[in-house]
Amino acid sequence: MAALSPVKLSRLASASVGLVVFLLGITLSTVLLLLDYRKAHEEQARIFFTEVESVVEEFRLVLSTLNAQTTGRCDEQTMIAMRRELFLAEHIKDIGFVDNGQVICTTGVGKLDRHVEVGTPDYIGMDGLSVFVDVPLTLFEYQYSALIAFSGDFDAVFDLAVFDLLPGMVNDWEVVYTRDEAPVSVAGEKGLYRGQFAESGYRFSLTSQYSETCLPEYQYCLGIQSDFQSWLDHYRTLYLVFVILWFFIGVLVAFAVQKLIARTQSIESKVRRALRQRAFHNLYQPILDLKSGAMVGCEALARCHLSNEPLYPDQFIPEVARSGQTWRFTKLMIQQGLTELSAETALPDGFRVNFNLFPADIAAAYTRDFAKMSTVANSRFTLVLEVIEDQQLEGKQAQTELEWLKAQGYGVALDDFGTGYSNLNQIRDFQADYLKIDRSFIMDLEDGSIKSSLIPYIVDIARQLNLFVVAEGIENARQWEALRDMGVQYGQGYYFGKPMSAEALVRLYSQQARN
Ligand SMILES: Nc1nc2c(ncn2[C@@H]2O[C@@H]3COP(=O)(O)O[C@H]4[C@@H](O)[C@H](n5cnc6c(=O)[nH]c(N)nc65)O[C@@H]4COP(=O)(O)O[C@H]3[C@H]2O)c(=O)[nH]1
Repeated sequence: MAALSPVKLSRLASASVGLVVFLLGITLSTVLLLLDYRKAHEEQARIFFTEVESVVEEFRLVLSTLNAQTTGRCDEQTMIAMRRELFLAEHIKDIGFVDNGQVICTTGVGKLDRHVEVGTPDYIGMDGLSVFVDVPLTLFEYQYSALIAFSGDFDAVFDLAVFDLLPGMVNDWEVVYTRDEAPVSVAGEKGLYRGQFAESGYRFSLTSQYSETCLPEYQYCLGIQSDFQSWLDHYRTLYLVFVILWFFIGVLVAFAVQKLIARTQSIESKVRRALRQRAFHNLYQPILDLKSGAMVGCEALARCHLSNEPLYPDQFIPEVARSGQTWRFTKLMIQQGLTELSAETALPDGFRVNFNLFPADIAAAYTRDFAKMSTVANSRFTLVLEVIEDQQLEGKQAQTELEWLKAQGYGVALDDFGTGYSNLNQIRDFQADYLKIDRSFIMDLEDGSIKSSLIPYIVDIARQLNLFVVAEGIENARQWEALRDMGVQYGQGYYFGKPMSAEALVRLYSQQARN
């Protein structure tokens, strides 16, 4: 499979991060909505349960209060007591007086013309109440399904339809009495209660959307089935908003990641990283005496080994200059270069090693630091410092610094001579030791280009100023011979060797020394 380009890779990475954010967002929203659903169900169960509890409590209280005051007859006093309790009750719909297993009078109708047989209860609760469930009753024209509880001389009637009016989601529910083995359905949807969780407290299952809870002291339990679909319908719009929102957040994150990757991949940030990680090393290009063909020295040229992607000097050198870390960088290169070359015993004492300096560092007098570096102080090589022609070197301070460097015994070479800012006065003021003719003069030498025709004049000026001339970029034997014949003393170029490792340089040097 063909390797993906860095641009495609960064797009893929940012799209993946965006997708992950989108999916995580959707998952989070789903979880939040499910938690909300669960909360809504629990709230529903709580309302039902409180209602059931207060109904049971009310039955117990009303019947015990009336039984405590009974006259044993359905007289005026009994009727007043019954009506007062009915008035105060919240859930009870009717109260009856019972004599000899027959209902004699009720709060709704008064004395009954036809007494009603009480019959056998569906169950007798723990609180002693005899309970009849799902009894069809008619009060005036209103027909309803009732729950009737008996105790002593009284019964109380509760309209089960009240439960249906409770607020909340569309639910099925069932209240059961669970004293005996088989639970007796008291109200609600028959058979809904499962008895799964029994008395272990409130339990809710998200998968079945069912919950159970019990009132242990009265043996009543409640099962609630909520409706996931109706809840989903309720949240559909909100959910859609979440999906759109997270989609946009995902896209934004993808863009942000792409920008971040682009920034970390920029030359600026790579150079900053390389400086932090000291990810620079030197390669060395041989410098030859053009007459004898002997290697007399080398130029140290910086390379970056930060990543697999190569970063070339024409990319990182301007960036180092922009970053203001030029002196830190130069010290790093000199330190690394001299440490490496010093270990090569095959190289003779006095071997010339050229390092490139930034004009700004000379102008700012950072070079005073140079002699203090232990690798420099203890070096057995002749160090030559290359500087390009630059306006910054015209000032008094820069001149003083260059003189100081020369006074310390370091050679000074004027690099890339003939390009950009050229000023013959500067060469004089500079009092450099070497003048390096830029590669662009050498390139078309064989074709007799105008630029190359200037070389003899440059050599002449250099001779008058006592400067050695070094030709850069010699790529073939004809250029070598022509330059030598013009009086150029030194040269470097691919013809003699491309920038190479210290070992390769030493190998080349030893090979030449043998021949
Ligand atoms: N086509 C061709 N090219 C040749 C030939 N011979 C040498 N070169 C290239 O010409 C450049 C010579 O270095 P420079 O003029 O000092 O120019 C250097 C120098 O100005 C700067 N530089 C490199 N290393 C450092 C450093 O450590 N410090 C500073 N301040 N500048 C550096 O970057 C420039 C470019 O360096 P490089 O890419 O290494 O490019 C090197 C070298 O590889 C040849 O025969 N043909």
